[in-house]
Amino acid sequence: MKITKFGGSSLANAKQIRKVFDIIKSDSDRKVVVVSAPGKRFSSDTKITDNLITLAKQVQTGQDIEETLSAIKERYMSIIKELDLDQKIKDQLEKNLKKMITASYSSYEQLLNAFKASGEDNNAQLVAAYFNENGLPAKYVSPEEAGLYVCAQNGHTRVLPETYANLEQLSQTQERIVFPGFFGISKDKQRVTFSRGGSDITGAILAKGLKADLYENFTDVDAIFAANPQIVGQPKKINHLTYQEMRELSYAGFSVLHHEALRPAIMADIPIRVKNTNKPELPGTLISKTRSENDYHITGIASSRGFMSISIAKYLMNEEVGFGARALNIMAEHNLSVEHIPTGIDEITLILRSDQFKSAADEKALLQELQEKLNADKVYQEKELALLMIVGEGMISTVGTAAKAMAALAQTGINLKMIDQGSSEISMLFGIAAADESRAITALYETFFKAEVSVEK
Ligand SMILES: Nc1ncnc2c1ncn2[C@@H]1O[C@H](COP(=O)(O)OP(=O)(O)O)[C@@H](O)[C@H]1O
Ligand SMILES: N[C@@H](CC(=O)OP(=O)(O)O)C(=O)O
Repeated sequence: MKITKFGGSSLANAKQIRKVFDIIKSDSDRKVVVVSAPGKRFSSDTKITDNLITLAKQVQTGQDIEETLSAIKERYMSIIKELDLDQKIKDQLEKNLKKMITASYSSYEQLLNAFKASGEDNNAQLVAAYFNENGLPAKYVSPEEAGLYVCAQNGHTRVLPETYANLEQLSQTQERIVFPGFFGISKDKQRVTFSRGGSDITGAILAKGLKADLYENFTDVDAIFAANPQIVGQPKKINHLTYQEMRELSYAGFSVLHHEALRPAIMADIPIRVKNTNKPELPGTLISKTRSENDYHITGIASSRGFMSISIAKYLMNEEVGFGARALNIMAEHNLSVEHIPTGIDEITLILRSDQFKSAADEKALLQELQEKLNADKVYQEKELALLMIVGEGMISTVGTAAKAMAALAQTGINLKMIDQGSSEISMLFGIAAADESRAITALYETFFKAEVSVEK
């Protein structure tokens, strides 16, 4: 049995939904379909999820909602019209939207979650109606009905363990199941969304709960590429990569698959195949526990912006017992998550996401506190950083990857602000100025993929 997830680009209009229908109909193993909300139809278009976020803000601040609400309704209604669906689904979605707007919410967070979740929830009902009207028996199943429980902790939504046993019951369903991605329900029966792109996580949770043989993730690219295709023109396709390689690459910027979607798949050892809805005949990319060797010792090069560093310098820091722990304690007291910690003998650097700070005043207060409480010689920050990550299981057995990467970056005139190699040795991380991101990715791609093997696989 397969769990098959379609991203927003695969469900953006009636034409795409017809393709989804054909893909599901062509394989009786495709029992569970996870859907995102309608995404962009063209590059300057707005995703339904973004419209819903705008709508939530307008409701909260008492602004006029007419234009935004009409845009959301219009997206669904034009799809319904083009697919020539029954009046019943039109009435149902209108009723759902009205209920969402008029319901009372105990907090803005609850309202925002309910609004965002409605994007996938309404789409799942629409897709199920289309399947049924075209002779493919389908049942819309909500996270409430299935018992997909989650909890929100420090802004992160996590699945609760009992979910997996609850989901197992779904295997008794005769029809195809159409399940909305992106959200679960809390123990007090409120809808809670995952972070952006989180329908990928729903697909992985269902795959584990239903003990699927394969988790298919349909999107708008032929495969996962060795570098972001928006930065490198026609990058090499990756045929096969390991869970761990994908986990690192998606964390570091390969947005094609959410990095939190890997854990349920790893726990249950369910392979994932990323495929193109527009060319389903192509093999796409397989992600599994192990893979056979390929010609490149690097699998992919990813990058992600939005980081900053805070460096704390103190003479003889290396001899001061508990210095690092005290620095991290202060960060924890400010509820700040630190993602990397490169150190020197007299200096420790904390790398974190910049969007964790609410204001410049909060940042200043933190630096001052670190300086005073740690009795540091100097505390300074650097903003607008990007992290580059080179990933590949082949790095374990290959000498000189760091030297090669650093030479390529130096020749391009890129200043390295930080270097970090994970203990697993399958990834290497470089901190650079965000403005250098594209040039750095291009230079590394040329070095590792163009120079290394002349014949493309
Ligand atoms: N290394 C990569 N390989 C393939 N796609 C990538 C990569 N890095 C970033 N992307 C982007 O991910 C996009 C697909 O992810 P996403 O927009 O979330 O799709 P969906 O709407 O199907 O969920 C692609 O269109 C591509 O621009
Ligand atoms: N619709 C949500 C969840 C999601 O996963 O979407 P997509 O599959 O289009 O990335 C978002 O935009 O974040």
